Amino acid sequence: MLAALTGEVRSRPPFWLMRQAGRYLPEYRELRAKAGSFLDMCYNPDHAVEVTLQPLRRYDMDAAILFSDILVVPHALGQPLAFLEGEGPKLDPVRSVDDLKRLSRDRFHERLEPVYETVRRLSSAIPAHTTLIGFAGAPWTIACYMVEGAGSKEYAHVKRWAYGDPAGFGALMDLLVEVTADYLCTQIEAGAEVVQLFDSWAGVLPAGEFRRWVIEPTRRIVDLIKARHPAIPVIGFPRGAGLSYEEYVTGSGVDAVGLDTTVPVAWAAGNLQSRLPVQGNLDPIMLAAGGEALRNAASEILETLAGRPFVFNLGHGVIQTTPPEHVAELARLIKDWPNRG
Ligand SMILES: Cc1c2[nH]c(c1CCC(=O)O)Cc1[nH]c(c(CCC(=O)O)c1C)Cc1[nH]c(c(CCC(=O)O)c1C)Cc1[nH]c(c(C)c1CCC(=O)O)C2
Repeated sequence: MLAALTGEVRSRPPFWLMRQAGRYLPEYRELRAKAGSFLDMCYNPDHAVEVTLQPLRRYDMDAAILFSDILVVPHALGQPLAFLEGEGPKLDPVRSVDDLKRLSRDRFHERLEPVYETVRRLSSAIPAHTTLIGFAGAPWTIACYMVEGAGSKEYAHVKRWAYGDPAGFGALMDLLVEVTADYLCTQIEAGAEVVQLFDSWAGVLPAGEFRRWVIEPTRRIVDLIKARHPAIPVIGFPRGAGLSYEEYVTGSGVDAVGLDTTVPVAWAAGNLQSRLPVQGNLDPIMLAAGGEALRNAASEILETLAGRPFVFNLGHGVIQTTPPEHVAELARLIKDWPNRG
């Protein structure tokens, strides 16, 4: 994984899967039923370590991703957060400069200490050949949840604030840039070897706003991380960026880029992979569907991207209804690459 991210090509590419830990695994559901809420699990290092290790035991991925959630950052800033069963996350929305007064950095690291403890334990608990990935949400995506107070179809509140009062919204984004860089650096100091920035809602912005609220904040975070940890690779995942992927790759400073499911791999090979390692982008529903379609789709990605620096992954997270055997088949296919059949 580290070799691929620094530009090396080996006989087969490394792989891991976004949301490789989670509800598609019976052992996850069993622990989750005992542990209480999802957030309790994130803040309990015993549980978070165990859940991180579960997919590695089955599939021996080349990387482990810290088990946590992107929304622990607003939570640690003092914004109330709950995950309601079947409804996703709910936060008390912040929608004005006045609302920002309810946030505070004072207890930020103290509240995130269980996450750092999980990373410290994982760095000795995972196998030596497995790379430990830390992560955070990128500022735009975190702001989406903080301002909407939940997932959304239109993102109208956050966009209206960003477009209508860029200085006020910029104050929230500045805060998120600083705490996110600091959070990722502390994960690195605890043992994370790579960090990924999830910008799940990057794709809802027009190009100029994308530059301002996706590329620029990402660039500032990368600069802050590089000042403290120049050798740690940063993967950016601007989901849905479309044609703006190119500008993201040249302008954000990330070391590698995650491709969402809709990016044509031949286009990515010519326009992005010529500049930096790429990661992706099997459709998670293809993994859930399985069979011939899965084998063909995975093979096409490998044939197109595996000859240059590449990390195999999905184009978004594993979905809950994915049969675990399909993940086993995919893992075999990648590990046997390029000697199929
Ligand atoms: C947007 C976002 C979130 N969280 C995350 C993102 C960015 C990636 C993406 O776009 O999916 C990132 C995330 N969430 C989780 C991880 C753990 C590491 C991994 O295995 O990838 C990571 C990296 C665990 C999780 N995060 C969540 C679960 C399910 C919790 C449970 O009920 O057990 C897990 C395993 C919950 C979550 N967390 C979030 C939502 C919208 C939801 C609810 C949706 C759902 O119920 O599936 C916010």
